[in-house]
Amino acid sequence: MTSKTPLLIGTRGSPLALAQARMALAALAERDPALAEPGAAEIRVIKTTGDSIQDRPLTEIGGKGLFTKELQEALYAREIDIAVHSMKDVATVLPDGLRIGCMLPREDPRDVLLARGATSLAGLPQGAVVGTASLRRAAQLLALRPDLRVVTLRGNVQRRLARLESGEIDATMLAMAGLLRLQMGTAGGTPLEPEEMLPAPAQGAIGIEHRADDRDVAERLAAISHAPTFARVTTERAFLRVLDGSCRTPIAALATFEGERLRLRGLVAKPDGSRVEQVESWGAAGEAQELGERAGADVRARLGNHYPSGWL
Ligand SMILES: NCc1[nH]cc(CCC(=O)O)c1CC(=O)O
Repeated sequence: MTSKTPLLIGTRGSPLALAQARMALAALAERDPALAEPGAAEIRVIKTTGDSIQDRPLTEIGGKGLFTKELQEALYAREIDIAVHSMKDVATVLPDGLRIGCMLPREDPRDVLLARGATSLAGLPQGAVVGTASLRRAAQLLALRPDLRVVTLRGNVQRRLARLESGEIDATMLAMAGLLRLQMGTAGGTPLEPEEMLPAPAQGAIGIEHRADDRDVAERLAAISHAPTFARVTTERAFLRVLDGSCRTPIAALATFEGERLRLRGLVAKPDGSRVEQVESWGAAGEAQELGERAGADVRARLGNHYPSGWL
């Protein structure tokens, strides 16, 4: 399967995004070694809105797909053939004509706690300042430790670590997957178990998006897609889709395989951590989407008519 024109791979320009784009290319080239030849594939960096605005919380900038919109436009415009995404950043409803053709094997989905002098949430000093821009992390943190002070902290891994180093914040949390892919190990931090800090839906998963009518690319992607990851992420995203009133709602979800069965743990919280609704639900591998939808509907019913508008 050789192609005369290069396969154009779109990605954001952050070190993590570039590492993920290279992983995607490596996976494709493992199946079709011709892609490793010079000129057979090209990684193109596309700047997204989320990359341009670094000084404000994403919830304030508003809108979904801040890290994906420009990549999707480049797909439509045929400037790229595939777009490599952190699935965590991909809106639950895809634009017409685009689809996720593959997911790479998932990395560790947990969050890592990085703190000066503490290795657990319980071990953080009274009133410690925690930097995060994630409503999900902040809400779960405050539910456990209402004494902590959460301040908004965005930016790439290096920037966040520098704030910790300088003493501006006492702790922060990052996705373990990002650290591992940047070859940083756990960066001196401690992974948090899902019981304590449930990850974001799709955390640790890389997805590849393409034009639905591009048969050659669809075939390449289907051949390398990791089915267990696809099922888990499909479950988590279905849960999110049913529940997501806006991106201002803290929502977490993690699906895992326990033998042949899919287990979904999910939660919705108030941003200040004063209420946390949890759900656990099981299903067959073949009904990933139904499992997520069922669990989402279950939580929605419990939250009642006030969700999401009267919830915040
Ligand atoms: N919110 C941005 C983002 N999107 C994906 C990752 C990490 C990689 C992943 O979850 O696959 C991160 C950084 C972080 O949350 O620490």
